[in-house]
Amino acid sequence: MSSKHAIPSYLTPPDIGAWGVYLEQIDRVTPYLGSLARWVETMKRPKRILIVDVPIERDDGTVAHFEGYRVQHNTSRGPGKGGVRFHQDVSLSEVMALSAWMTIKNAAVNVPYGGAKGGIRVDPKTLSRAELERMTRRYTSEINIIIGPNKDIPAPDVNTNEQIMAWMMDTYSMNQGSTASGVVTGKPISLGGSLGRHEATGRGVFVVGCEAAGKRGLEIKGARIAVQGFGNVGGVAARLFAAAGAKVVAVQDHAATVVRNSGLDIVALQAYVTQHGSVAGFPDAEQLDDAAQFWGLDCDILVPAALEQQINRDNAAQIKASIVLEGANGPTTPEADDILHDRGILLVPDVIANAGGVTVSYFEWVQDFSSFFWTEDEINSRLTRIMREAFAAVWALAEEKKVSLRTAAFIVGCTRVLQAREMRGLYP
Ligand SMILES: NC(=O)C1=CN([C@@H]2O[C@H](COP(=O)(O)OP(=O)(O)OC[C@H]3O[C@@H](n4cnc5c(N)ncnc54)[C@H](OP(=O)(O)O)[C@@H]3O)[C@@H](O)[C@H]2O)C=CC1
Ligand SMILES: O=C(O)CCC(=O)C(=O)O
Repeated sequence: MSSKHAIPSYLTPPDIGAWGVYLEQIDRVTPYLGSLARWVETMKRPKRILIVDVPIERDDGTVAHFEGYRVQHNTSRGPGKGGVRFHQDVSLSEVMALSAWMTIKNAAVNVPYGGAKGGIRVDPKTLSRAELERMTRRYTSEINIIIGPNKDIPAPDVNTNEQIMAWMMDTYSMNQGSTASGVVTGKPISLGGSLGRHEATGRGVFVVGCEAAGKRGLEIKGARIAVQGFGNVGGVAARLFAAAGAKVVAVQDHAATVVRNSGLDIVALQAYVTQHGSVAGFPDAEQLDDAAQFWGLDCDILVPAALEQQINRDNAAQIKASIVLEGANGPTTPEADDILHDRGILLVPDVIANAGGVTVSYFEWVQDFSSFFWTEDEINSRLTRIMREAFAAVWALAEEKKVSLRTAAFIVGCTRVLQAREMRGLYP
């Protein structure tokens, strides 16, 4: 990614990474913002960045330090909202980009939040459970001053889950002196979590996948699906597609790619991963020697549901799918976006495709405030309605302006954010 953008002074060109991808996306949408374009610089600057040192005592008595971040990109439409990632490659640039995509996403599906994201640069697989708990609690205490049910509400992302959210909620509550369920979402049900949140992101991917397939005249029953990432998002999406009669022909995780032309048994694969930690060695499948071959596999729908910049100029031309559903945040680089677009591949962008998670997080937050909990059917039907409406609105705008679904989603999202910015005004 070139450094043609005016970048914040705390980033240097080699560090731009995902933030550069985001800036490129914002530049593409600026000509469609009319008079609101004068506010677009707002979208290019995170509102608040907190970098924290997270020291923990290891089980062997030594002390380890990890770098943690919480970035509040924008709060024009409400409190910050977005997940927390634990991964060895987490960087400030990445968390900035993820927080900015949250701003666009939350506005695109019209939930009343700004955008935020957090992370710790750590490989959690190298920590014991006790070390993981100490690190999570220390991180929460360090960011305590900027989070809260009305300020910024974290949630799960890569390598974080209900247990991590429970520790975060408990630590924040201890620091406050009273239980504050609404400080995080994606909690265990027993602590005020919402039914359906665990499956929500994958379910949203499935719902928009069905809408996109309908536009392309593709039957889900019998459709061939390839999924990168078999965690919360990819695992649930794969299970729902398989349950609807699709053939999930390939699944890739960090360690291996498993392929079965007649369709993998997803329930058996999930049980295998729970036991072995990876798809590697799953008996009823072939395993690819070269992970890069995954991108050229014969399929109708490709679901990148792992990390950023996975679809890039090196593999975009090989993709055989007619539909790409971005379960992950930022999985496609701008160059790859252009290649896919020129090849007539329909790409449903992250800020719509994976918005099911934050939508049910919103339901969870509302339920926590009212201490009144909805049924799973109520949650799933409201989620489905919101996802379908958001997809339809973005589709209609893309047709009207003759732009990609990503540009249309960014127009919807940026317009809502910048209208709020303009209405609130600047303190003179
Ligand atoms: N959780 C949520 O609610 C939401 C998540 N997202 C996005 O979805 C994506 C996945 O998140 P989530 O499912 O929660 O994360 P998880 O930690 O549950 O799962 C991540 C999956 O990606 C795999 N993976 C990691 N690195 C690679 C790699 N280099 N190649 C192939 N596979 C890899 C992991 O494999 P392994 O286990 O082998 O490491 C794992 O299967 C992220 O981009 C996240 O930001 C978006 C919206 C909401
Ligand atoms: O559920 C949430 O609040 C945020 C989920 C998230 O991090 C995302 O959508 O990328």
